Amino acid sequence: MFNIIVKNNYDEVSLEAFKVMQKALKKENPVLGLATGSSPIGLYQNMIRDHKENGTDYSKVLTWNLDEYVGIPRTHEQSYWTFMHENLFNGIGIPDANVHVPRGDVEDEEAECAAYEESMKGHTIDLQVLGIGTDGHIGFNEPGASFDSLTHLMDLKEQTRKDNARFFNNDINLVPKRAITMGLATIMRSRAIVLIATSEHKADAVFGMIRGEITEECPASILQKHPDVTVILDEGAASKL
Ligand SMILES: N[C@@H]1[C@@H](O)[C@H](O)[C@@H](COP(=O)(O)O)O[C@@H]1O
Repeated sequence: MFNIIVKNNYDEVSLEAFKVMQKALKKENPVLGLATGSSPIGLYQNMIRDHKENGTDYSKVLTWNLDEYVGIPRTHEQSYWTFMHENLFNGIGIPDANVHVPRGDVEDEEAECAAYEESMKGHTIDLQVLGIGTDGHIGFNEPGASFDSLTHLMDLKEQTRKDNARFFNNDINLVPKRAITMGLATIMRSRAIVLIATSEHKADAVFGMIRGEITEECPASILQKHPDVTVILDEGAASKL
């Protein structure tokens, strides 16, 4: 079930997402699912400010990230490990032992997928943060990924690699071709989801997710079956609803 909230600009969208996050953080030992991309950066900035100004404690918070590129080391400036440390973890004083990001620099990627899924056993994500790709992907579950998928390897679509080339000197050849991602079934296990999308280039994907047919061709459409999804949009992203 979607709770759709439309705000005027990115700052308001981020603040609204932060309010949802604050509710999740009230739990005793909160478990968060986290996302990369530009969409959640404002939310993360609110969390950092709140930690610094109000002393919100992250020492008991556990996190699992959605995904990671395959073939680049964690130290690479565009790895999602680096992204999360620069945009959130370093600013909230969360111990590294509490955070989980799949490793994309291992020899046996299938074993890494299984180990990542296993690491979540016994934990349920209280709040999963999501963005959405222009092709309707969530995490790195590209169109065609199975609704039953657990953490798995994914070949990235040309469109996604084009979209993400801006982080790789605008050179698509530098964008990794594969990623490890939580599966759609993994994401669906979370208790609640907050999905952030802004600007008109997300409008088609947002329409597909909320009003489109539930189909593996639009991975985000599976969220129509989830009981608790807050979707926070600006006018551009909401323009086709
Ligand atoms: N794997 C990430 C997704 O988790 C993210 O939601 C998407 C949208 O990114 P952005 O928020 O920058 O538009 O991009 C990447 O491909």
